[in-house]
Amino acid sequence: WDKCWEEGLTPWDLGSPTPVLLHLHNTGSLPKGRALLPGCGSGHDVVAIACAERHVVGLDISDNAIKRAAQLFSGSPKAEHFTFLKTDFFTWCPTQLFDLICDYTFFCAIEPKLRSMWAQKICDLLKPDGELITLIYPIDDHEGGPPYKVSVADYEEVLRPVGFKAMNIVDNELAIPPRKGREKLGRWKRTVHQSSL
Ligand SMILES: C[S@@+](CC[C@H](N)C(=O)[O-])C[C@H]1O[C@@H](n2cnc3c(N)ncnc32)[C@H](O)[C@@H]1O
Repeated sequence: WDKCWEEGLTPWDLGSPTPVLLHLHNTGSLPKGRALLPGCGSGHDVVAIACAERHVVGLDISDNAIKRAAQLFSGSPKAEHFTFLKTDFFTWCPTQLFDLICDYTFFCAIEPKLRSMWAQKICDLLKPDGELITLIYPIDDHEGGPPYKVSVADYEEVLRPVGFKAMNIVDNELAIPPRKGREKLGRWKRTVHQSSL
């Protein structure tokens, strides 16, 4: 990943915020408090949803991605409302939990065999009544990756055992044209707490 960022081989990078996340933020539809974006890349989404009521942590394993994010947004008027962190999502143990975790193009970027670990980590990082938002992409039939193909069932398979249920899954009408029809928005909450499973 770091080499991709170093060489500018980042075809996933929109260079601007993800429209549906911006829409959810602008319409007051996102939980306030502390939010986490794992695999945040150059950080546009982190800054887009940061505000006085919501501190957003963007983390990425790539030093070059985090340097780029910091460079792009160091002068942002919202600077006190977000933090960029170079770390591995799977081993990171913060002292405070999150009210919201947004996953966009991170689930599809990791090896499919790591998906159960991804779900367990989301569970560990989110407050019991916190919300997980997933942009489920790319929903298609291609082989290999990254990005690896995904389906709603792939998310359910790993999220259900750790107590999450989809509150809402809809087509993402605001997907950028090349991704339209291959992207859904999923909003998940924990219904059963892990300790009682
Ligand atoms: C496909 S990119 C998506 C970036 C961003 N979400 C976007 O939509 O532009 C996946 C990102 O995940 C990061 N990544 C991969 N494995 C990671 C890990 N274990 N922990 C944190 N970040 C990771 C990569 O460095 C890369 O920036």
